[in-house]
Formats: sequence, structure tokens, C-alpha cells
Amino acid sequence: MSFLEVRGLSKSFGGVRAVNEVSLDLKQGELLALIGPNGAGKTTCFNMLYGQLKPDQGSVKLNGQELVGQTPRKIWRLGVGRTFQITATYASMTVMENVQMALISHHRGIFSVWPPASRRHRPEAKALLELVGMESQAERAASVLAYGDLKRLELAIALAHSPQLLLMDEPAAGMAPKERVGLMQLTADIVKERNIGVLFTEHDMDVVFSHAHRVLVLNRGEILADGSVEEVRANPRVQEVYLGGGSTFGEQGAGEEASGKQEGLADA
Ligand SMILES: Nc1ncnc2c1ncn2[C@@H]1O[C@H](COP(=O)(O)OP(=O)(O)OP(=O)(O)O)[C@@H](O)[C@H]1O
Repeated sequence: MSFLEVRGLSKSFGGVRAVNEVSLDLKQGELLALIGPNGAGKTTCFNMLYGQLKPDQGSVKLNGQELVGQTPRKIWRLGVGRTFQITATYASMTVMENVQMALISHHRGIFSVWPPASRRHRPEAKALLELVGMESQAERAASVLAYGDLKRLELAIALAHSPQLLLMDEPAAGMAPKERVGLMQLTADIVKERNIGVLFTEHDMDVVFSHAHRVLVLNRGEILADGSVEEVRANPRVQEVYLGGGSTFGEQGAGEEASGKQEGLADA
């Protein structure tokens, strides 16, 4: 059963209809990709789901509770986490301290002098670092981490709040191909193990086709297709939007020529 129900979400900026009557459902344990060409409305959708942007109309229900009109803080409290394209960590703190701070916030801790933050929630923080494969780097400063490790740390921070729904904004952007596969496999494992729902945007089609359980295609603010990887790949309208109708998703390298920012449209 769907725990996230989005109905008729719309947003205009002046004369631009950025998102038009978008509806979607997400189940627990599902990894749903939201894809579309540049300017399709993906970020606008994410910002509305997370309360950073007020929709002109529509509804976003998490377990039946309306999120539209709530602040991002309240939405976060209700169980929605988000990771961003630009990782948000405290550079001067260690990896462990970053996760501890997130746990203090989750447990509504007060930043009192005693006990010091460095002693709080250590076992829980350690378990989260183990989950994302970062336990060996726990005492390193976040500032010296490789980009891929920063993304893993960001995931641990987002999970510290035990979200039911995780919104991931281009999680694999800027990563080397091997790191991308590793991060997405980790995300897929976490989705399964914790039975959470993940909605992610992505321009790298290899990442989408290898890991998404279902794919939603946006074009000019409207949903063009919603289905399994196989259904979406075979959809002529999707191929038209991405590749100008001149090729298919299965053809090596076709995507880069036709769609600028889109990457890796070869067979996943
Ligand atoms: N704050 C804003 N003010 C005016 N227009 C905006 C604003 N935010 C987005 N838009 C417009 O809304 C449309 C959808 O933009 P959005 O950023 O949601 O697309 P996107 O699919 O996330 O694109 P990209 O893949 O390039 O990040 C675009 O035409 C964009 O120019």
C-alpha cells in the first residue's frame, strides 16, 4: 500500500507552468526514480514535497497526513529526509561527530555542556556509520573526505532521523562510475532493509536503469510515463523526449548527443 500519495501537484513561475497536475504514489521498500530532461520540473517537485515551495494546488499525503502547508522542519519531523546535490556536512567536525549531531537533533537533544556532544549517541552513530560503510573513517574530519565518502556520510546523517521517505537529489552526481554503483547499491540495500521509500532524481540513466524499481518520467512539468524500467525504456514517447526519436535507450552513447546533460543511456 502507498504511504506517500501525491495528487494534482502544480506550480507556476510567472508564465512558466513548471509542474502541472503531477500525481504519484510510493510504497514502502520502493526505490522510485524521477527523471526528465533539464527544466522538466524535478527540482520544483522535490521542493514542494519537502515544503520549501508552496504548490499552487495539489496534495501531498504521508500516511494520510497532509504535508502541503507544513514547514520543512515539520515535514522532516513527520518522517521525510532529504539529501542534496551539494553535500551538507560540518567540515570541521569528524565523521562520527556529524552523525552524533544529527542524532542529537533527532532525539531533540539540547546542546548543553554536559554530557558533551562527543559522548552522546555513540553506539547509534557507530551503527549508522557501519551501515553506510564508513566506520573505519569515523574519526577523520569531514573536510578531508573523498567526495564519494561525503555522500555516504550524508546518507548516514539523513538516516539518523529514521525517515520513512527519503528524497535524494541526484545522489550520484559528480561521482566516479564505480562509486555511483556502490552508493546506489547501498541505497537499494537500505530501502530493503529498513523498508523505507526513496524518491530520487537522476540524469545518469545507467544509475536509473540499474537500481530503480520504478521510473517516473516528467516532461515540461507533466508526467509522461510511469512504469517499470523495461516499460519506460521501451516507451516511444520517452525515447522521443530524450533522444528526439532518433534512437533507443539501448543504443550505446546515443543519449549524450541528443540530450546534453543526460548521461549513460547505453544498456544498464
Ligand atoms: N524560482 C524559479 N523562478 C522562475 N522559474 C523557475 C524557478 N524554479 C524553476 N523555474 C522554472 O521551472 C521549470 C522547471 O525547473 P526545475 O528546476 O524544476 O526543472 P528540473 O527538472 O529540476 O531541471 P534540471 O534537471 O535542470 O535541474 C524550468 O522552466 C525553470 O526555468
